[in-house]
Amino acid sequence: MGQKTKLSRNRSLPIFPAVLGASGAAYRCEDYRKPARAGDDAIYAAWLKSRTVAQASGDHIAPGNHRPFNHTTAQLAHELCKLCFPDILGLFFTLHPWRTALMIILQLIRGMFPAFRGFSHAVLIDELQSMIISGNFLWLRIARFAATEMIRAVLEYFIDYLASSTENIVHTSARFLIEYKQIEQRVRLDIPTLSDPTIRDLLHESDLFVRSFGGGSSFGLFSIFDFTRILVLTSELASHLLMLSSLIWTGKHYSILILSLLSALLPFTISWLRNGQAYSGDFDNPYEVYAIARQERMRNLAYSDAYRPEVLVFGLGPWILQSWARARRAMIGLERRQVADEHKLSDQFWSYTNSAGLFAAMQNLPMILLVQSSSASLGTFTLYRNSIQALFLTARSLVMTLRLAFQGVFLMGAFCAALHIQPKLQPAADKVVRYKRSLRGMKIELKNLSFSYRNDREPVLKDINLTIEAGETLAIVGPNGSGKSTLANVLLRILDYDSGEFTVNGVDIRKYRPADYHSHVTTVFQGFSKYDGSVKENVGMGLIQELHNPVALQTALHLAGAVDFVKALPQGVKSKLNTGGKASGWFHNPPSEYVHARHELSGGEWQRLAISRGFMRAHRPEVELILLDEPTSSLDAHAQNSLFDTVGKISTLPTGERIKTVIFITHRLSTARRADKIAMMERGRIAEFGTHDELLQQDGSYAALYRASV
Ligand SMILES: Nc1ncnc2c1ncn2[C@@H]1O[C@H](COP(=O)(O)OP(=O)(O)OP(=O)(O)O)[C@@H](O)[C@H]1O
Repeated sequence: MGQKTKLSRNRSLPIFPAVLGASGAAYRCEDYRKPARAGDDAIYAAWLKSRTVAQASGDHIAPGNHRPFNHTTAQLAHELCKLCFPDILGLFFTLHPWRTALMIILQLIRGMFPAFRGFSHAVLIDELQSMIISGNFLWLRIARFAATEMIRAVLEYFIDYLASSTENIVHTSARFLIEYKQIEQRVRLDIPTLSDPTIRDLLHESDLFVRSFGGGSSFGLFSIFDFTRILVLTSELASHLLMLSSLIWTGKHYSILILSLLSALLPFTISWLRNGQAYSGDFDNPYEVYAIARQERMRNLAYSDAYRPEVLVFGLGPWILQSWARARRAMIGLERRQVADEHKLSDQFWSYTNSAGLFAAMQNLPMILLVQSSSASLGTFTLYRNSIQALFLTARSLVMTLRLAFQGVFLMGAFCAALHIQPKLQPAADKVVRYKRSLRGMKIELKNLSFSYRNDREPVLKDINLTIEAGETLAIVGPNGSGKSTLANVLLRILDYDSGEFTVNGVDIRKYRPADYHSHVTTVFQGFSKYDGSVKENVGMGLIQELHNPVALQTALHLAGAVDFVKALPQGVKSKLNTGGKASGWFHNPPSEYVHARHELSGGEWQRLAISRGFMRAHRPEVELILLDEPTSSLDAHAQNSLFDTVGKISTLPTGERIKTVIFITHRLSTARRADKIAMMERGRIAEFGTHDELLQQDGSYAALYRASV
């Protein structure tokens, strides 16, 4: 379904024409099916290398931490800029071509304002000086100068306003687009891809990049829009330099200019060098990373309502508090160490703040030389002095911005690389086969199939050999932890397998697009989700295109035996439900009015809603497999029988012909005997396989379990 989703036209957001309008086709969800470009791998490789070079030990730095500035990282940053910048800028240009161009031009013009302002003031001072010396005050001339000044100020204000509003519009739509891309990137990734630790780190840094769009350099991050600040600062620096060189234009005076520049840049250079060498505000050793993670985990345990019952029952409060305090103290220790480092630096003689007076005095030296060797006016001196100071401050801001930008480039690299991650379960475009329907249910064959969650662990599924004929009903039973749910997830194509064969209707499952395959199955998970929303949403999520179809909703509720309790709720299917966990959209706990407006359900009622969700699509002809993982664990015996009767009816034509394959996992062996075949799992293997009677005759584990249960 995700692949077919298109963004609907949204008329209330006129600032996103290219994204949401007719020409926005370029941003449809199916975009990600485009083949990977050659550069995509290079972006990922450069990003990955930047994380390794940052640590001498060869370990990776924690996501979000600063890369040191050295030759290798500079080269990698350069490569990432080359590969990503055209794409990112291209995105903005696609949104607002002329506004983006205007934004860049206006930023360049904006940067020239300070130098022009200084020049204009200098002319005014000279004029006043000559009037004071001559004693001849021409009010008309003064008025003309005042008017010119005012026009300049109004013009500056207007350009400033235009630049800010243009930037604002581009920024708002760019932020929308970037967030849109982030969500698009996330919903298309499957579980095996998301469980790869490197991919998780990549997505973490990609998220930091997206967060940096939230407003300037929030969270201490560099926003892509700070790149426009680099433009302003560069043009400001250039205009000051131009101004200074026009003041001192002979060869002799150039040596004064160079002396001036050196004296202006000296404090900043020393401060930067020392900062660069002595202080890095990162937490990048494993212990620090562990402390941060533990602190967050404990905070989450303390805040989240989802854990509250177990926290209370098991008396976890003191332990959470102690663990959080230990991790927090460790963090405070680290922060203090960093602050101490900063203070040590600021005590240094060469530190900029304490020696500003000395450097200011040094900057006067070239001016004295200038006075001696020219007939400069008072305005010229003022302009010269101000330009030197401004040059120093601008250069300082520019280098600080560039240092931040340097880190921002790696986050941008992560974002670009994340856009092109190929989901692990997605077959290569040239290998894709469309789902082959059997019309009598799904035929599934597993041969020597093995699976482990981690390569370094013992397989959870070992040498599974299983054939389920089209239209058959299979019960999977076995002790806790024997691998039943894992097998279900492999069958549902949520997890991949490591070795062996898995065919569906005679076709290798790896050739089907997961989304295509999923449109032919329905399921009820053992750990089903409770959605923070209404009954209607909780059920309708099973077939989202029928969410607003009351007949489809009522049928699904009826099949799951959920009609009566839903009717009893004050707003029926529109009643909002209390999930018990942290409701989305609230940072800590939602306000009490919000909670009280929601309705509590029992465990069995929630399970019936999960079953209704599965039934939203179960009866549809294209659905060929119904897989139920412990669907009746919270239901009474009567409800359990009625559920399996319903599944039987849905999967059989009135003529008695089977049209759907049914697999269910259960601990209740009285239910299992209803199936055509039973697979008894033990320690990741299918230990016994056959009909109920055959297994009883074998007198093995199943027979023992059955005897114990009756
Ligand atoms: N996401 C996971 N990551 C790592 N290991 C897992 C994961 N899920 C399950 N396991 C491990 O796989 C093994 C099989 O778990 P599984 O949930 O498949 O068993 P089960 O037979 O369904 O158990 P139960 O009857 O309790 O539901 C267990 O040892 C479990 O610890």
